[in-house]
Amino acid sequence: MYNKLQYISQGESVEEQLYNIHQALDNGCDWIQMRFKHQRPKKALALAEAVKFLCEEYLANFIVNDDVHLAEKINADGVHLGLSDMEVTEARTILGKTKIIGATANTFEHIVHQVNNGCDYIGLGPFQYTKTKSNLSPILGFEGYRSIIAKMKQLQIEIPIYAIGGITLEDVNILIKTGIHGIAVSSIITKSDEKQNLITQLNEKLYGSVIV
Ligand SMILES: Cc1ncc(COP(=O)(O)OP(=O)(O)O)c(N)n1
Ligand SMILES: Cc1ncsc1CCOP(=O)(O)O
Ligand SMILES: [Mg+2]
Repeated sequence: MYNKLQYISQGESVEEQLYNIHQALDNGCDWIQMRFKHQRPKKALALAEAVKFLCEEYLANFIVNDDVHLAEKINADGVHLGLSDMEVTEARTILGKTKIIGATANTFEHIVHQVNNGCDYIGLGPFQYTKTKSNLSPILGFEGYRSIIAKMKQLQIEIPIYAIGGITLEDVNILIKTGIHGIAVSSIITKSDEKQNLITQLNEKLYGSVIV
């Protein structure tokens, strides 16, 4: 089963991205999504190669945001694809069965679509407002997760759900109670001055007292 905490990278330059990713790994994150949007292919490749090397050293999962061909080129563990990115079916043809393909959903109907296309997990959000992404879909709040996950249970749709969007440490206990599998976060980790403490607390809340 997938780890419950995914760090989505931030940074304006290759150096800043690498620093943030290294910090996340060093302080206990074992799943990195490299999100470095609107970059020249050479820069994205240079960063992806460096992140791949780091993630191997830390035994962490490494997925690439949006760019299936880049993920294939550097043999990453997978990709995350949104509703306006390549379809999961096409990505699966390119990457094969063994790679992780995560897919975005904002509604129950999106989940059905992405699951039918063969994704491995769903990034369901946004939970609440965040500055990290522009053109946000409608905010779900706790009630949005509760009602969508209840519908999934009714129809016996089983797939790990990751909450995303503006999540803080204080939100995690209630989010977990809605039935999500894990969370994908960017700002709280990137901006924290006490990353080790924060990531330990996030993991404790996500896994209960036993961290595997
Ligand atoms: C885990 C996870 N869930 C959702 C997203 C959002 O993907 P997308 O809608 O394609 O937006 P961008 O991140 O590409 O701006 C995600 N990245 N990760
Ligand atoms: C990529 C993405 N998709 C929906 S919200 C979001 C950003 C999550 O980042 P943060 O944890 O900083 O709100
Ligand atoms: Mg995307």
